[in-house]
Amino acid sequence: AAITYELIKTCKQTGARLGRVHTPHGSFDTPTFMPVGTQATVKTMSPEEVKEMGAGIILSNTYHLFLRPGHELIKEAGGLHKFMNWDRAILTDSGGFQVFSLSELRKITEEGVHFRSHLNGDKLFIGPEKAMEIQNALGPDIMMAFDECPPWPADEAYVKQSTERTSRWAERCLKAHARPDDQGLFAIVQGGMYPEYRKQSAADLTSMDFPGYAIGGLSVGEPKHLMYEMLEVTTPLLPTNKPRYLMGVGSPDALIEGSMRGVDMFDCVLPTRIARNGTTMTSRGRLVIRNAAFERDFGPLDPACSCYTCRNYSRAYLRHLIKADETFGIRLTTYHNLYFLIDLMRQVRQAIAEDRLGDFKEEFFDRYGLN
Ligand SMILES: CC#C[C@H]1NC(N)=Nc2cc3[nH]c(NC)nc3cc21
Ligand SMILES: [Zn+2]
Repeated sequence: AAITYELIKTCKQTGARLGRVHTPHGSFDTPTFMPVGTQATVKTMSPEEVKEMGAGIILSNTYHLFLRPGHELIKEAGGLHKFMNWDRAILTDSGGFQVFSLSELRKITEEGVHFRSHLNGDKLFIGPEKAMEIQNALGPDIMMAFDECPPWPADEAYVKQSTERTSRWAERCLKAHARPDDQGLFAIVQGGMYPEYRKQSAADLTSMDFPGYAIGGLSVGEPKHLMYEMLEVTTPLLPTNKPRYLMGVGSPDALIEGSMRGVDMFDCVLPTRIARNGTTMTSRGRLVIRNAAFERDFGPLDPACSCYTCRNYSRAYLRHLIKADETFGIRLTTYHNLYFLIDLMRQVRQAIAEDRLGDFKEEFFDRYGLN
């Protein structure tokens, strides 16, 4: 099989797991944070820098690459790994969520979704088979099934209908899966904020035996306690010998809380997105580098961080670059933010190994200002 999961141990203090995921482009330890490279680049970072900070897998997007430059072009280039010069693992999202969050939605049918390109208004269509064709051409190690993404909030009847459709679409994705030995296909559990539909979705999808399962429909604007409640309903229904991937999460607290509830993989645009306006995550909480307080602060961004940015530049210099709109400033804050989350997950794995993730959470929350 293209993707296998090795469960190393379960934390005695929480429901967290220590594991390893093996892919055709190398293995990575879990729980893990996946940097997002939506348009075939982790914004402003070189592949060497993403490797240096310790990322074993990055995420890219079917929707964006289908619209531009096109999946056939990338296939001609030798696939996404070759195109972007990244030789470790890649996971691509299937486009369902991006169609709903980016394009002027036209129509959802049993066949798939008809929509207009958010770039030039072209009338386009993606359904399960098309999403599999695109991901087959891009060549990621992990592909996501094409799901119907209900907005939040959505009424119960709508969630029921779309969850059942997502199960039917998952089956169609399995049938359209051309290269199961080279690419793993993860199903996406839906069900909104309704435990009964979460259970139904998990039952439908685990009966089809996928190499991994994503939990979708969360981090869509709901309160965090609701996200955690849905995790508590869903992860116990997923097989223990397969990876669980919580889509679109997240912030440092959510990464720790999600790990405690048995999630193995996370992705989020937060670290790269907030870096662009100079907002950074540090061991002592968020730090907005534009703040006048840092004008003459010649110390490191985060004294507790050993990343390239924190070892070589001061807060005063970073503040100057961001205020001067210098691209190098965004590169330095991006590097640090990504490193911060990747290193956080390293500490989470260490805590699981020592059966003290609950204690680590309290220590981290105290320092970060979350308690
Ligand atoms: C409804 C639904 C759903 C999920 N389906 C797919 N394919 N991708 C996702 C990406 C996400 N990003 C965030 N938050 C930033 N939530 C997400 C949820 C999904
Ligand atoms: Zn740093």
